[in-house]
Amino acid sequence: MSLLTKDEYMALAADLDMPSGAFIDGSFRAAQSGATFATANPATGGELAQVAACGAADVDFAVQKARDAFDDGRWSRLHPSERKDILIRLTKLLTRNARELAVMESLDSGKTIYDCETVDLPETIHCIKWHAELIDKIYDQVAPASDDHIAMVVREPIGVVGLVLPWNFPLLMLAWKVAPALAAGCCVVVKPAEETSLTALRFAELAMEAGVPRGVLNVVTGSGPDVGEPIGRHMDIDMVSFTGSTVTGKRFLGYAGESNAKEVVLEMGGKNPAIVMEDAENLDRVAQHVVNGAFWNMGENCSATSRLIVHAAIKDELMERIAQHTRTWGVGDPLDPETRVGALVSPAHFDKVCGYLDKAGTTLLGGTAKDGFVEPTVIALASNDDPLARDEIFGPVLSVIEVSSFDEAIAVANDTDYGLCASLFTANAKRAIRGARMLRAGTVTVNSFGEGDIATPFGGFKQSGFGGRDNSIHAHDQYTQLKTIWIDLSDDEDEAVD
Ligand SMILES: NC(=O)C1=CN([C@@H]2O[C@H](COP(=O)(O)OP(=O)(O)OC[C@H]3O[C@@H](n4cnc5c(N)ncnc54)[C@H](O)[C@@H]3O)[C@@H](O)[C@H]2O)C=CC1
Ligand code: BAL
Repeated sequence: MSLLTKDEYMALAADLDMPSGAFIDGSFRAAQSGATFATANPATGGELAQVAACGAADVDFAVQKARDAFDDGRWSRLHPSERKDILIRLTKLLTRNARELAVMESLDSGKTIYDCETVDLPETIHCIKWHAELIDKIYDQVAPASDDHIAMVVREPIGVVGLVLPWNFPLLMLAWKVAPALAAGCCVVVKPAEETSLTALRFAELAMEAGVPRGVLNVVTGSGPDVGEPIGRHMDIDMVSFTGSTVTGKRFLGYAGESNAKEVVLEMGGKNPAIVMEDAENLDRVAQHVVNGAFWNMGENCSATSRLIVHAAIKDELMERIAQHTRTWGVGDPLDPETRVGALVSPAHFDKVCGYLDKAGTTLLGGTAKDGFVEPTVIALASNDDPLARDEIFGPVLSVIEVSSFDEAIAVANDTDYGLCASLFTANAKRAIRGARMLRAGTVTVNSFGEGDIATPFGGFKQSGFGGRDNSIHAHDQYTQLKTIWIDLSDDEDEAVD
């Protein structure tokens, strides 16, 4: 789809119909308390809509509706190909409404319309399609057993699941979780981040239009303590899948332990290194990958390259090229299709990022921050112990650490509490493979930046992840549980049972 002009996007934005109530049991509803909160455009501060400020009573109601839907089998017991057809219909409705959703996403999150149109919407749709296509192609297993028995190992949907979402990719993270959950036959209670509730609500409405039965996909809006915690502690939710900060992710382990020992899958923060060795080829291309990794989505990305670990022998040349490419990343109005760096998601998050800029040592590039916008910034660090090298900043800030050997580079890269992603740039094949094995991260890219794609599992080592993976066929493991069915086939009914 070709992009529109800024004026055309602004006209679309002015005409958007914003959803407001929570979406429970197939319709929009006010919070039971009647409370609402404002969701604002981070680029202007202007209010976009009032959203239902739900609480524990609304979570209870949504869980009860999801449980009813799960138990009567209106979704879980549909023929797999029927579930597939409904989700494929959803992808068609999403495609038809992609432009409206892209504009809504950009307005609510500060993300650039360029990214919303070229990445978030296409990947959201592709993710739903990929998991839908899988539904009627997964087989169960028969285990080795004696001739007198058959031992079946089947996967069953885990039941009612809570999906607690972040604000950095509101629709795409919804898709990463809701697509395999619905594909598996689960019923879901989604809690979008309070900064970015709008597209999840519109998504739920389109899912209903596509034929997802009422009660199967519920969206409960509100704050972490008011909605996230009741989901985490709910006695009738079987599993929670969360993406967000490590601090909040760990809380879900506590909630589960103090309630019904529900299963918990956590996709948390990262402090992702890019190692560039002295033998890396095509430093201009390396620089493009590093700049893209660091500044794409304003650095509000769990897999963002936030530490550049560079060999001293090529540092000056690489930094020159990084500077050239960074200058092409224009900061500005997210609805201008030329903009590559939009607004940070909220004033609170802007203040957090600025706090790190204030503490920064030697700023090599950028450093300007104003009214919610932060210029792509590169900072030289003397040591990997600096808070800028240890904390997840989640802004367009790249720290640079110089090293003088391969082993030192790997040691610095692994010297972090996180372990989500890492990249390694080298022309030496043995080093590439050895390095990929030595790096303690869930995804290692060699001579590129990225997260793999929908077909590869995504999740972290150490404090970046817990309990499972998003994406790929492995995502289904989160939303299903194994059952053994052991059947006696012996025909001698008189034989003693021992
Ligand atoms: N891994 C990732 O993709 C993300 C990482 N972050 C990191 O987290 C930092 C803080 O951002 P936040 O929005 O505050 O992240 P957060 O982790 O607190 O929020 C993520 C989700 O958890 C919910 N939540 C918050 N507090 C909760 C609680 N006490 N109980 C249950 N649910 C709760 C939120 O409402 C939201 O839906 C960012 O600066 C960034 O470093 C934030 C968003 C995404
Ligand atoms: N990059 C997608 C996953 C995340 O940021 O949470």
